[in-house]
Amino acid sequence: MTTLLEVQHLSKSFGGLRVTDDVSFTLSSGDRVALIGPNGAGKTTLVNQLSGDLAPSDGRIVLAGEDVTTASIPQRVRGGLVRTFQVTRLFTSLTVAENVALAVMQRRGLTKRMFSSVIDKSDVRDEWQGVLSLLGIGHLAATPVTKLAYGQQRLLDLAIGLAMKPRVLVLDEPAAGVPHDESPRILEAIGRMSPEIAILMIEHDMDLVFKFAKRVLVLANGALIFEGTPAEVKENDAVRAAYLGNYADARRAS
Ligand SMILES: Nc1ncnc2c1ncn2[C@@H]1O[C@H](COP(=O)(O)OP(=O)(O)OP(=O)(O)O)[C@@H](O)[C@H]1O
Repeated sequence: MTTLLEVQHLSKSFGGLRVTDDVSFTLSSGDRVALIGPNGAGKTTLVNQLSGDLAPSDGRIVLAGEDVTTASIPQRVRGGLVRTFQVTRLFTSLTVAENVALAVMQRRGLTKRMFSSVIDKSDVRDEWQGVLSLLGIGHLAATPVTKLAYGQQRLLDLAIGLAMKPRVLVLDEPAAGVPHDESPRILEAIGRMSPEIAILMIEHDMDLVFKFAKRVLVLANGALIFEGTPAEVKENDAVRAAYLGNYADARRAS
């Protein structure tokens, strides 16, 4: 397996508050890794550093052997490091196909001014059609974003991420806001993605996490306190104390 992402001693402080603290891990092609931790643990702050939305205070981020710690967001995307957001950032005045076509064009360095002339260009169309049908939402291509159910919007977020041709895809709570009985659709869509892609998923829905992940990273107070298989994570006392106690109690009560 090829190592795609190396996160080395990554730290971020806001004033005196250390929000990520000496975090190190690696992702290889084909990885399906979940990052969990209580509210305020620093998960989003960590992802923002990976994507380039936030500069680390310390540490290094290496993407396919290249140090991208200070690289811009577009440089990282071009290198194959792509993230989705906890809250959707869709163009609401456009259709599903147009949103994905824009991502294709952005990746290819085409400007929005050329949008109307290239959306139907066969190679651009092949790409957005391919991504939509892979995720099972090809029938929604002509639907305006405003007419989508929230779960469908989250599937469109995934489609936009895939249109960037990621080698490493970071999913920030892909099922946030989706009714619990619809979250299997999100998982199914993720399951259809190329096995070559390394996926890091932040998620609070533990059913989803344990179905998705082969490996789980646990963050508490900014530091990685445990890394292991879902079974190991469920059994670990420190993890239960920091986070999973509530989950286990809720499951027992239901
Ligand atoms: N720009 C900022 N300035 C100061 N403090 C911040 C900033 N961004 C985040 N924090 C603080 O960092 C801590 C971690 O926040 P973060 O959003 O990364 O946690 P999280 O694990 O993603 O939480 P959640 O699960 O609720 O999304 C919180 O205490 C938050 O208030």
